Amino acid sequence: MGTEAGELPRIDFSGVDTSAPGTGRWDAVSAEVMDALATFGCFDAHYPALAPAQRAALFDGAVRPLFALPADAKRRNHYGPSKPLHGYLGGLPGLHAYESLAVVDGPEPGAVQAFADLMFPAADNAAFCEIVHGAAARMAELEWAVRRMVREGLGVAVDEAEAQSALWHLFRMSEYGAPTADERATEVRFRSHQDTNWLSVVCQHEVEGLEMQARDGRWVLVRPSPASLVVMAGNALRAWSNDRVHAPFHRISVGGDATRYSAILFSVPGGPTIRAPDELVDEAGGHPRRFRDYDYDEFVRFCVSEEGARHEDKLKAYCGV
Ligand SMILES: O=C(O)CCC(=O)C(=O)O
Ligand SMILES: [Fe+2]
Repeated sequence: MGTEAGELPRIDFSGVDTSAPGTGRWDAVSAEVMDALATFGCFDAHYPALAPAQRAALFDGAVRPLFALPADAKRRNHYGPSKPLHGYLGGLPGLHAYESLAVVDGPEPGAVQAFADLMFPAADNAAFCEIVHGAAARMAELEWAVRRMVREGLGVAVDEAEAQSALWHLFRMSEYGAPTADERATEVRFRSHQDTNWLSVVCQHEVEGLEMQARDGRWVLVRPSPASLVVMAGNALRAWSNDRVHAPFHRISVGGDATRYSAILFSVPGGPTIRAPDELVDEAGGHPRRFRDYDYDEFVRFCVSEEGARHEDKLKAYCGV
């Protein structure tokens, strides 16, 4: 199906203080967030707290220099065989002209420092750390606010300590090569998928490529803008919400002749089991339990297995009731 531009719900976060829930425009924005996540599963957030200059510094001062490093330097970013998707990805089958580098706990200064020391040993990497950590932290503030709005919107009591300890963040920076001479004018670089995690916050820089699928199957191209981020739900949030939140399919297509870069903050469940809280299960009210409890890591392994590859809706195939 063809791709159209500009139909994603847009939500203005400029009047939302992420450190003061319930104040200012919080409640009004919260209602828009719930509506967008229930219908589209995603929205375009106008979020000037990640300033356009800070975003430009992230891509020009950190992301581009990272990908310019030799492959063996980038391969130092790994977390061992049990965590194959946590570090450097490149040269993978089915992911032509795609590379990415990920920092576990990216919003924490120490994690970014350790990553910088690995990538640029014996260099002054203070500016790099400041830029990467600063951007990841601003994106994490938005993720935290949206996560809290969802819990409030669904009427599930917020236990902040529990909510924080149950999640961690992965900050992934990605590079997508423009189509080569022997490819078509537009190439899908990252095939259609749903994210497995809780929420994903995507920062596109100048070159478009992210396409979101609406419920009716149409593909919607999300034009990058210097003050907006795309927020989308993954299958863990979908399962936890007992299917009230939609986890949208999305893909990355490249055209033109410019390399595309993005930075994504994923919130990832830390505890093993994903289970919708009892408040969200209501047989009589038309909300019976839609998914069996499942182990997050086992589901991720299922998604990348041969069996998983056969199913479009992997969550339903894995643990649908
Ligand atoms: O690069 C992007 O804009 C998003 C990539 C993506 O969907 C992912 O890494 O899961
Ligand atoms: Fe994704």
